[in-house]
Amino acid sequence: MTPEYRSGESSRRNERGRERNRSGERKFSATAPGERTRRADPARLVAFEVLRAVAADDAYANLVLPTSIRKHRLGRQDAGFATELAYGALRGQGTYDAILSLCVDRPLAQLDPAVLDALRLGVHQLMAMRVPPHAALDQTVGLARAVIGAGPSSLINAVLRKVSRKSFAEWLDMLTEGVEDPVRVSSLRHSHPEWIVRTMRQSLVNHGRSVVEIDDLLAADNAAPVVNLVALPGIGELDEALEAGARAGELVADSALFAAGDVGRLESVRSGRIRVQDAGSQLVARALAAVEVDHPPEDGEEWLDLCAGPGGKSALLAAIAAQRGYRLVANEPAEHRAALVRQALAAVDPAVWSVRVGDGRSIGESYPGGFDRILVDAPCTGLGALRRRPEARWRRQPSDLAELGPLQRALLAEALETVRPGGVVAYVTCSPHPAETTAVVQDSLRGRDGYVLLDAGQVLDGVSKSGSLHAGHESTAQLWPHVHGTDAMFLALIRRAT
Ligand SMILES: C[S@@+](CC[C@H](N)C(=O)[O-])C[C@H]1O[C@@H](n2cnc3c(N)ncnc32)[C@H](O)[C@@H]1O
Repeated sequence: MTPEYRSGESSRRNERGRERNRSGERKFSATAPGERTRRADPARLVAFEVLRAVAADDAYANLVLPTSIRKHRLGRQDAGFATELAYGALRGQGTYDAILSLCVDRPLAQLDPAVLDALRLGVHQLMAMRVPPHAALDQTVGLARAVIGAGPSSLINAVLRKVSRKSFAEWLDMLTEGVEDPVRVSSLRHSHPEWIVRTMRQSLVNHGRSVVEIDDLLAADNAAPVVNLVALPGIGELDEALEAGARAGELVADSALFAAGDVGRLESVRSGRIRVQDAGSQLVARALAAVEVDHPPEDGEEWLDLCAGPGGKSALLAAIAAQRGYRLVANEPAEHRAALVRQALAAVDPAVWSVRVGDGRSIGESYPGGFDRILVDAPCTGLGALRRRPEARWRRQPSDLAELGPLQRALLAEALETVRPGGVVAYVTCSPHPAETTAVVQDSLRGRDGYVLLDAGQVLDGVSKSGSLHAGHESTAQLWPHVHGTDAMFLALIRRAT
C-alpha cells in the first residue's frame, strides 16, 4: 500500500523535534481505530523505515536515517523528531519489548516483525518522548494502516492503550520487582543485553573504577551524544562553528560541541578543515603525538596509522605532523574505507601523507625502515560507542570478542616489530572490554624484551585542557561516557627501547 503523508503534524514539534502542548491527562480518540487516520506522518514513517531496515536488512541506522530523511524531504524539526524516535526505539528495544511482553497476549516472536517495530515506535513515544497518548496511538495506528495494512490496527491500539496506563517509572518498577540479580535489573532498566551489562561491570573494575557506576554508564549509552568538532591544527578555525552556536570543548584544545542542528551547513565542515570527531578520539590521537620519542630522526619523523579507515584520527595526526614537518602513512585494507581516508585527509597538504591499501599485519614488509610513532586503532566490538550506534548492542555477540582477539594481537605485534627503537606505539580501542584492551596489551608484551609501557593516563592529562582526567590505571588509560562525556576509548602507550 502506498503511504499517504500528512502535513500539519510537524508544526506542533519544537526545535528538538519533541511534540508541544502535552497535557498531563491521558486522552484518547473517541474514534474506533478502523475509522481513524490511514495516513503515515512522514517523520514516523522515516523512523519506521529505519527500524525495518535495521531488522530486516541488517542495515546501520546511522546510514539509513539520513537517506530516508532526504527521501521524505523532512524539515529540520521533523528530522529531529524522526531521529529521536528511531534511535530511541532502537536503544530502548530491550526494555520496550519487556513492557510489550506484558501487554501482548502471545510471545512477541509470533508477531509480524513490522507490527512489532510499529509497537516499539509507539512505546517510545509514550514512554520517552512526551507525545500525548492519543497522538501516539492514532499516529502509530495510522502508520501501520498505511504501511502494513488494516489488519493489526486493533491489536496495536489495544496494546498501546495498555502501555499508556502506566508511566515509564511504574513499568520499570513492575519489571524489576522481585528481581534479585543486579545484572538483570540493570539490563531491564537500561535496555542493554545482560552479557553487555556483565562486561561493563567487569570493565569498570578492571580499569580501577567501582561497579556502582554501572547504572550511570548504561544511562550514558542511552543519551544522544552531542556532536563534537575538531579544528584541524594549523588548517581549521572554530570561529564559524562558534558563531553558529557551538561552544568550546572543555576536554581538549581546538574542539567544540555543536548542538545547533545539521553540522553539514558549516562551510568549514564541508571543506574538511573542521571535522566531526568524538573528544575521546581526539585525546588519544593527541596523546600519541605528544609523547616523547627517543632519538627522533633529524630529517623528521615518520608516523603510521595502521588501521586508518574512515580516517578521523589520520586527519588529526596528519595535520599535527604537517605542523612539525613530519609525514604520515595511513593504512587501511578495505578499499572503500581507504577512499574515505583519502577524503578525510584532503584538507591536509598531500606532501605530508600517503594512503596504503593493505593488511596491517604485514606492513613491515612494505616499510622496512619502520616508523617513529604508530597508532593501532584496532578493529573492536565498539562497546564503548553504543550511544552512537543505537542497534549495535543487539547485534554484537560475546563470540565477536573471540573472533577479534587474534587480529588485535597480530596488529599490535606487527606494530611493535615495525616501530623504530625509541619510537612509540599507541594501542587504542573504542571498547573498555578487558579482553580487547588490557589482555591484548599484556599478551603482546609478554616474552618480548625491550618494550616499556608508558603512563598513558599522565600523557592524556598532558593533552587535556583540565590537566586532570583521572583516566589512568596501572599505566593504561580508559575514558568513559558517564565520566568524561566521550566514547569509552582505551589507550596504551608502548615505547621500544633504543
Ligand atoms: C576502529 S576502526 C579505525 C578508526 C579510525 N582510526 C578512525 O579514527 O577513523 C578499525 C579499522 O581497521 C581496519 N582493519 C580491519 N582489519 C585490518 C587489518 N588486518 N589491518 C589493518 N586494518 C584493518 C578496519 O577496516 C577499520 O577501518
